[in-house]
Amino acid sequence: MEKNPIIALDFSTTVEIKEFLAHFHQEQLFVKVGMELYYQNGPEVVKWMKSLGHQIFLDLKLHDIPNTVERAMKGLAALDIDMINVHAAGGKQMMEAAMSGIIAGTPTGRQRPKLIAVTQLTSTTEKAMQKEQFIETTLLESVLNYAKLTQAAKLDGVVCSALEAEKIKDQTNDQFLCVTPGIRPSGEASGDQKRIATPENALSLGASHIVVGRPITLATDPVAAYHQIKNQWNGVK
Ligand SMILES: O=C(O)c1cc(=O)[nH]c(=O)n1[C@@H]1O[C@H](COP(=O)(O)O)[C@@H](O)[C@H]1O
Repeated sequence: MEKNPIIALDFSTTVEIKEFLAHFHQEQLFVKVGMELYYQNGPEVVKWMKSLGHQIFLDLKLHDIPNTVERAMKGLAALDIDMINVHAAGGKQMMEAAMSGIIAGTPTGRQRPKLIAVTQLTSTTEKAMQKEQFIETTLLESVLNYAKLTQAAKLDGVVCSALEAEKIKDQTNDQFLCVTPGIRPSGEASGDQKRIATPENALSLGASHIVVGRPITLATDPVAAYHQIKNQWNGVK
């Protein structure tokens, strides 16, 4: 089956979203609702997106004390979403609490959303990590450490750069999700992203999902950009 890239809907109004989605007619998509959209529009935007038949990754990157995260997750799990995330830096106990909240909040008969944890943001370089976070390992070691902690907390996988996916799969297991933003088709501006990969790289390195925002949302022809990335991600020549 063909895999859909996850489109990061980094817009702030439903008017912009409507305009963007109209290009795709009735095509079923996997979309990411992030902080910008959710903070302006709340749960209604998620419900609306779901009513259109799209799969949803709710990217709110929760990071707080375990009790707060558990209670927030319980509420969010009542929304019909497919994936949600936390920051692995919140620790194992926080991640376990997030999972408990999700299990408690998922309505009976509905599959719970996948829960994944952000390792090191794809906008972070090794140098910045060492200098600003006082982590004295390589960036890859830090990502692997967070991935193993996430696995120990029994989450479904991590958010990482595609560049780290192969090593993560080696050190966890094949089912462990590696959801990878920082995707840039060759020649595309990287912007604030630092650890980038092309869709083809992500495929060959074993990423399970790719997240793509600006290369699609800012394209002159978003549908053409989406399908080109989708083909590359599915190994279609
Ligand atoms: O959790 C995320 O989705 C995320 C984690 C990360 O490490 N890096 C990252 O870029 N993201 C998100 O992925 C999207 C990438 O967007 P573009 O850089 O425009 O393709 C943005 O919505 C980010 O919030």
